[in-house]
Amino acid sequence: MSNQRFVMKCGGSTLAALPDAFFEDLRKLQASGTQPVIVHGGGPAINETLGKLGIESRFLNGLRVTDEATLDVVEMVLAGRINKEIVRKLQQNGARSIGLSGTDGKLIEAKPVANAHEVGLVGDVTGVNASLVEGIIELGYLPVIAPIGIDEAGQRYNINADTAAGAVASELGVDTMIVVTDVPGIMRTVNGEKVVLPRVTFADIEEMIKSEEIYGGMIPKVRAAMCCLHGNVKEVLIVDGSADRVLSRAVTDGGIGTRIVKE
Ligand SMILES: Nc1ncnc2c1ncn2[C@@H]1O[C@H](COP(=O)(O)OP(=O)(O)O)[C@@H](O)[C@H]1O
Ligand SMILES: CC(=O)N[C@@H](CCC(=O)OP(=O)(O)O)C(=O)O
Repeated sequence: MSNQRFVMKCGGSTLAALPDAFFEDLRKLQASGTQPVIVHGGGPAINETLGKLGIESRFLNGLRVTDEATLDVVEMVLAGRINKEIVRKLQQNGARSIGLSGTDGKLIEAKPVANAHEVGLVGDVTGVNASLVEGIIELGYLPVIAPIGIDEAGQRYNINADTAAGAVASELGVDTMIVVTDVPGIMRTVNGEKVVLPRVTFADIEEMIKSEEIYGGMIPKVRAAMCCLHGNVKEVLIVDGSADRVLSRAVTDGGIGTRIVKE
């Protein structure tokens, strides 16, 4: 990895499975002068809490249909529970960290998505307060960001965590975004066997979305990856959070998971 700062998206699918070694690696990276920034999801935990409250979870093209009552739960689970769990884990493993929601310091500014009439209070990112994130890093803390956005009028929005991470990566001007999830990379069936693709291009992605070999939660990841690779981000890696020493391997040689490249 050529630049000392990177953005890492931790998916809700894998958060509970992340071993202590994962957080230890973050401490080591922080101690060696590397500057990780975490943006996290928490879809399964939101579903669980909504279920307990008798609220049905509905998705349209991977985006949660979000009304005010749902958004209360999304914010409570992401900015309250999950964000603080990650901060605690980091601290237990010796990393200094601060958790924020995208509404704090207008970290993530947002506007309604184009199909807001269908999905409700879901946002697209219009701006990222990069100087706030940089200030936290300069103080020696690892920022942990929950993907809630805010607009000029103070309205909150639910933002897909892959989308939010891609926007933060672009705005911070990092070289690398690492997407940590529950599969070892982008997979495809070859001769009846599932294999992990070490490298995929934009053209491969479009073809695999069309053929439905990329579906569901992988779609926002590849879309966010393509979006930030169109800007200054140089590489996006998709890796499995439960793999042994996944972070040190991703950061040192990148020889793990799937690397997304333009061509
Ligand atoms: N081609 C693919 N290769 C690997 N996983 C895929 C692919 N297409 C879709 N997926 C799905 O994407 C999921 C990861 O997305 P998601 O469940 O939203 O995770 P996260 O919470 O980490 O964002 C995988 O568990 C898998 O079911
Ligand atoms: C708009 C939208 O769908 N927001 C997501 C935010 C959390 C998320 O993206 O979590 P994962 O990364 O674990 O999927 C949601 O409500 O589930």
